[in-house]
This record gives sequence, C-alpha cells and structure tokens, in this order.
Amino acid sequence: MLRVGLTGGVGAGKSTVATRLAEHGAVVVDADRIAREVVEPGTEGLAELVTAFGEDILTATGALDRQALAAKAFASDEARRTLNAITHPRIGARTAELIGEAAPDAVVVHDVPLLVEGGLAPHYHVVVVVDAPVETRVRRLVSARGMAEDDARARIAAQATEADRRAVADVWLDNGGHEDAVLSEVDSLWADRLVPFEANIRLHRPRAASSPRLVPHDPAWPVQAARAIARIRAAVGDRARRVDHIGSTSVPGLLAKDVLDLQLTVDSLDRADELADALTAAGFPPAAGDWRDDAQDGTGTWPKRFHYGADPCRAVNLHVRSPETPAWRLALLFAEWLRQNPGERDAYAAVKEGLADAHAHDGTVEPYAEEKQGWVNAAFRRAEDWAARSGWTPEG
Ligand SMILES: CC(C)(COP(=O)(O)OP(=O)(O)OC[C@H]1O[C@@H](n2cnc3c(N)ncnc32)[C@H](O)[C@@H]1O)[C@@H](O)C(=O)NCCC(=O)NCCS
Ligand SMILES: Nc1ncnc2c1ncn2[C@@H]1O[C@H](COP(=O)(O)OP(=O)(O)OP(=O)(O)O)[C@@H](O)[C@H]1O
Repeated sequence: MLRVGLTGGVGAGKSTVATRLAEHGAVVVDADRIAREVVEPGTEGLAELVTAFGEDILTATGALDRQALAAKAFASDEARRTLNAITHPRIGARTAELIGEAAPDAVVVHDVPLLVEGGLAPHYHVVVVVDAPVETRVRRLVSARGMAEDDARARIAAQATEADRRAVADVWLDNGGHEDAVLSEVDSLWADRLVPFEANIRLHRPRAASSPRLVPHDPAWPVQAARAIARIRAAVGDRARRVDHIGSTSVPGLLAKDVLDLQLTVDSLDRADELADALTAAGFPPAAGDWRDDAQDGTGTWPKRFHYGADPCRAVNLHVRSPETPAWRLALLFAEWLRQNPGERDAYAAVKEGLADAHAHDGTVEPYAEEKQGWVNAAFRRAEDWAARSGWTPEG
C-alpha cells in the first residue's frame, strides 16, 4: 500500500486534485468528510461540542450548525484548540480504520487540511501540497463556495504558512492558474511516481537504476534527506539508534551522483533483520544479496544490510550498519571531515571529475579508479588525524 498525504491551505484545490486521483483509481480518505461523520446527530462528538460551545451551535432539528460553530471556533486560538481536542482524536481513529481497510495494492490518498499542523508528514510515503496565492483562494472560497470573506481569512490565519508546507512537500502543485494545468500535473504524478512507487514497495523492487552522472551539489539534498530520515525514524522508533545523511550528497559544495546515502545505526545485524518489514512498509525495501563493506587496509569485510528507497523519483541508498563495524564510524567521519575541510572536499571533487572524464571518453577507467581508491585510502588517514586533533567522535 502506498500512503499519500495530500494537503494545502483552505481553498487551494485539494478536493480538485483528490477527485482526479480517485478517477485514476486512488482510494481517497477525506478528512473533512470524516470530520462531519464524527459529529453527526446522536454522536458523542456532537454532545461534547454542545457542552463546550453551547446549544446555539445546533440547528432547529438538532444537527450541527456548521456556520455557527465556525464563527465561534475561528474567533480565538483557545476556542479552536477546544474544537480540535474534541474532534481530532475521533477523526484520527476513524481514519486509521478506513486506511486499514484498503487493499494491499491500493494507493491511498489522505486528503487532510491539517497535515502540517498535526506533524503527520513522516507517516506518508509521499506528501503532495497544493498551493495557490492567498487572494486567489479567498476569491474562490467566496465566489464558488459562498464562504464569508472574514471566515475564509480567519481560517487561513489559523493554518500553517507556505514555508511550513514547503518543508514537508515532496511534490508541490501550483494551482494558481487554470484547473487544467494542475490536473495535467496530477496525471503525470500518478503515472510516473505513485503507480511505480506502490509496485516497488509491494514487490520489494528497487527503483530503476539512477544516472551515474556527477552533478553539482543541490541544496535540496539535505532537505530531502531530512524528510527520508524522519520517515525512517517514524517507522523504526527506538528500535534503532540513529539515522544520518552520509556520503557526497551530505557535503555542501561537493559534486555527487544524485543518490542520497543514509546510514541507519542498529545494535546488531539481528536487529537490522527485525526491522526489514517496517522499513519495507515505510518505502525502503531490502536489496537481495550479501552486502559487505571492504576494510580499507585489506584486512577483511564487514557485513551490513542494504535497502533501497522505492520512490522512483528520489534515489536513496540506505546502509544499515552496526557500530561494531569500523565502516559505520568511517562513514560518519569521512562526511564530517569533508564538510569541515573545504580544501580536502575540493581535492576529492577533482579526483571524482577525473574519473568521470575517463568514463566519458574511453573504456580505460582503471587507472582513475585506482587513483581514486588511493586518494580515498590516504584521505581516511588524514581524516583520522583530523578526528584525533579536533576531538571529533561519532557521538558528536
Ligand atoms: C468548524 C466546522 C464545523 C466548519 O465547518 P464547514 O462546513 O464550514 O467547513 P469544513 O468542515 O468543510 O472545512 C473546510 C476547511 O476549513 C478548514 N478547517 C476546518 N477545521 C479547521 C481547524 N480546526 N483548524 C484550521 N482549519 C480548519 C480546512 O481547511 C477545511 O478543509 C468544521 O470545519 C469542523 O468541525 N472542524 C473541526 C475538525 C477539523 O479540524 N477539520 C479539519 C480537517 S481534520
Ligand atoms: N485552478 C482553479 N481555477 C479556478 N477555480 C478553481 C481552481 N481549482 C479549484 N477551484 C475552485 O476553487 C474552490 C476550492 O477548491 P477545492 O474545493 O478543490 O479546494 P480545497 O483545498 O479542497 O478546499 P477546502 O480546503 O475548503 O476543502 C472550488 O470551488 C473549486 O472548484
């Protein structure tokens, strides 16, 4: 099952996007609809709202007068907190039930306005944010939905900011223009990302091979790594010690292949094996085979586990290592040493570029590969000296 979180400010166009995804075959779980269900006449939820906000939030027939409640609830932070405390746990329980009922091969789209506010992002494989300028949203809510302008603005003020939403967005859909434009982006998202992502998780299939091309450092890499790390943490909880962004993409200013390397630290490889299913469910299935790191001094090999990110649009390699192996510490040290020593970083970049050029022009890559390995082996010794001088330890 693929879990997609769909969010955006009030009136941005979530329902428009969700409807299109449903047409493609997604199972849409609509938080606003569940929010209505849990306060229907006769529910405990409605009774608690009346106790908190008074009888005048009811219509003559005893149903919830939504406008009357909105007027009270969006008037102050305290009132909104009271509303949320009554409704959100009930919405959460019903949501879990509905998602649990979806088929194993479903793409579940959770249309949830308060995804960012609720800190829910790490629980989805993909977070999609729909956005439009505030004034456009107000205009649409007033003209197409008949909402009072004050109400629209009060809700916008009560919600997350654009910057908050950007931090969690794997996909940003701009719905400031014509509806057709965003719908065609949704069609591509479905075909190019969501469908293959779901299949990769279900079949334990790695994403398609990524390009071996070196590209300049992208400042989005650490941000994307932080999102992947948050997902892994949410999946494994305290069964793992830590998750770090390692490798060349973690070094600002260093060119790299567009693959994020992450290291999950576990007490032992038995523990790593216990976590395999949870990592798969989170979108990081294990790669088949016996994975090992070579000792730099040629004295042996150290076992590890290796998982791939299944997202076809975001290449991730997840190395699961135990601190019992020197490779664990070296991975953390090498990245930190390059981040702290720009001269060494630039020297490493030059060696990598030499290797890439050799690949580009002829088949004789070996001398460059040897040169790179020689440089790296010497670099490890310099990194160790630096660690001893600066007092660096993996524990920070
Ligand atoms: C206050 C209520 C009765 C107003 O009903 P109304 O029919 O006017 O609006 P509706 O429920 O369709 O919501 C429309 C939009 O308002 C915004 N909104 C609703 N509740 C909240 C809230 N507590 N905080 C911030 N924004 C909210 C969302 O963007 C939502 O998509 C209703 O929104 C409600 O019960 N809210 C509490 C439950 C909730 O938090 N729902 C949001 C999704 S979980
Ligand atoms: N690109 C667009 N151009 C014009 N109108 C649009 C566009 N996208 C959506 N709308 C209209 O704007 C209104 C709000 O869109 P929609 O209902 O999809 O937003 P929403 O984010 O789901 O809103 P809410 O937060 O209230 O649930 C709707 O009436 C919709 O038809």
